[in-house]
Amino acid sequence: MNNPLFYAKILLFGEYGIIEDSQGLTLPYSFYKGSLKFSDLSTEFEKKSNESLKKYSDYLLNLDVPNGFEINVEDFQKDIAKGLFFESTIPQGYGVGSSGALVAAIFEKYSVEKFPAELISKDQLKSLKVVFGILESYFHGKSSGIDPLICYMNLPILIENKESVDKVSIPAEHIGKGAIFLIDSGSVGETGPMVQIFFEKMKTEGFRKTMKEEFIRYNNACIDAFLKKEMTPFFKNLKSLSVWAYEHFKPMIPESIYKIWKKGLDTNAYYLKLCGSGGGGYILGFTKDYAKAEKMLKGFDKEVIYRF
Ligand SMILES: Nc1ncnc2c1ncn2[C@@H]1O[C@H](COP(=O)(O)OP(=O)(O)O)[C@@H](O)[C@H]1O
Ligand SMILES: C[C@@](O)(CCOP(=O)(O)O)CC(=O)O
Repeated sequence: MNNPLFYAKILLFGEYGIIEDSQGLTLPYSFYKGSLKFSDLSTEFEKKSNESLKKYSDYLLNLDVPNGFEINVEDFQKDIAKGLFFESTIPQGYGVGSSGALVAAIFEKYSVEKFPAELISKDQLKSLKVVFGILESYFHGKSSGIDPLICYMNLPILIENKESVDKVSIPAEHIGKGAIFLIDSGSVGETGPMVQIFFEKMKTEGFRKTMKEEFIRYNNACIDAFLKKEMTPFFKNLKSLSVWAYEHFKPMIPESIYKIWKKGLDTNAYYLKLCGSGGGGYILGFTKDYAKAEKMLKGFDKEVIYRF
């Protein structure tokens, strides 16, 4: 039996801001994917994945989920005993949603009631986000639920505020000189501790003020300009966002990336920002001239995710 594929995701804008009610924009990233499968668990990966599903299923057994969104944990555990695992190329701890894809896959297969993605209303999206938040919190503490949601829907999602999300269409790709790309920082990051650092910073009034008045303003302006394809205000706000993060999100920027982050700001050849919670994993880059940025970033592993 073939199970559906679930893709990685990229939170293009909104990291940390969405905790504080900013907008966010997230896209499926089909380069990496995962699917639930059965095997004889002969490889290390399969064995480890199966064991991790077993632990997760024990957590689900005692979990209260809102009415109408129950999961058939008994069937899930029977399948785990028969060799179920999550075959996935999505790197773990890289900010591209490996646990989100897993949660979406499990919900799709084992939810008692079925919710075909193409029939989901805006109200149902809201409820599903809450359910997915509860299901995913096992993996890294409090979760907004947005990762499993985007993965489940397999569509770009605009986070309008804390409560409200909607499907959104992003401008069609066009093979020009510009690009959005990922840079591999070379190390794994962990969402939990990074979010903790953020909340520590939020205890300071000065940080709260600049977060609200500057970060969120640049973040929302980037989303707005990107969706309207207005590249001049887009890059202006991206630069402000990148400068702001260089000053205020230092602990979230992997050390291997500091120098090139600053180089982008000094030369205006490209701008970097966090991709999810940071601390490791991928960093996002934006440039009007990828050929030039690529040369300046020699030695770093990069993947282009969108051309314009
Ligand atoms: N293929 C897989 N099989 C089983 N569990 C997985 C798999 N991929 C991810 N996970 C679970 O998701 C966790 C990683 O999630 P998380 O720390 O939120 O990072 P990410 O940013 O990649 O989502 C892993 O520790 C593991 O428990
Ligand atoms: C940092 C945060 O705002 C974005 C999620 O980060 P990540 O994609 O799980 O690394 C946390 C959250 O809102 O759940």
